[in-house]
Amino acid sequence: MTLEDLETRIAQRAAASPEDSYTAKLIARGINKAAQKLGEEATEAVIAAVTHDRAELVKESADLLYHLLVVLKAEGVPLSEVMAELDSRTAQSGLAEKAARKDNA
Ligand SMILES: N=c1c2ncn([C@@H]3O[C@H](COP(=O)(O)OP(=O)(O)OP(=O)(O)O)[C@@H](O)[C@H]3O)c2ncn1[C@@H]1O[C@H](COP(=O)(O)O)[C@@H](O)[C@H]1O
Repeated sequence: MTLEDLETRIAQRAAASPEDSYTAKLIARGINKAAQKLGEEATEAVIAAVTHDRAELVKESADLLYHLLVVLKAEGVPLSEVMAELDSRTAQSGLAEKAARKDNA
């Protein structure tokens, strides 16, 4: 399973009935709820990392990626746009990219 596969699955399930699909239910509840879930999953991944709970970190990371893709779907942002942003950063180091962002702020 790639992130692109999961993005496709989320797009398919978003069109299903909220009674049959967690994805459709989440999207029907609106962007605030979907974004809240994304924040909760991020926090749970952080807790797993700082407590060195490897098994939990794997599970929470899966939840986090799923909820990020649901939020991107809800906001009409294709994963390819995020990947293109990452691609554009490969030409420079992370430190140079951070400095460029500060200059532009
Ligand atoms: N990867 C996931 C995935 N990861 C996490 N989750 C759901 O995210 C929820 C997170 O757990 P929580 O305990 O925080 O949430 P909850 O209390 O059940 O829900 P809330 O009332 O807080 O929203 C769980 O219900 C998980 O089932 C996911 N639900 C779906 N997928 C993928 O999406 C596909 C389509 O799923 P449906 O839309 O349900 O058909 C699935 O086949 C999977 O590939």
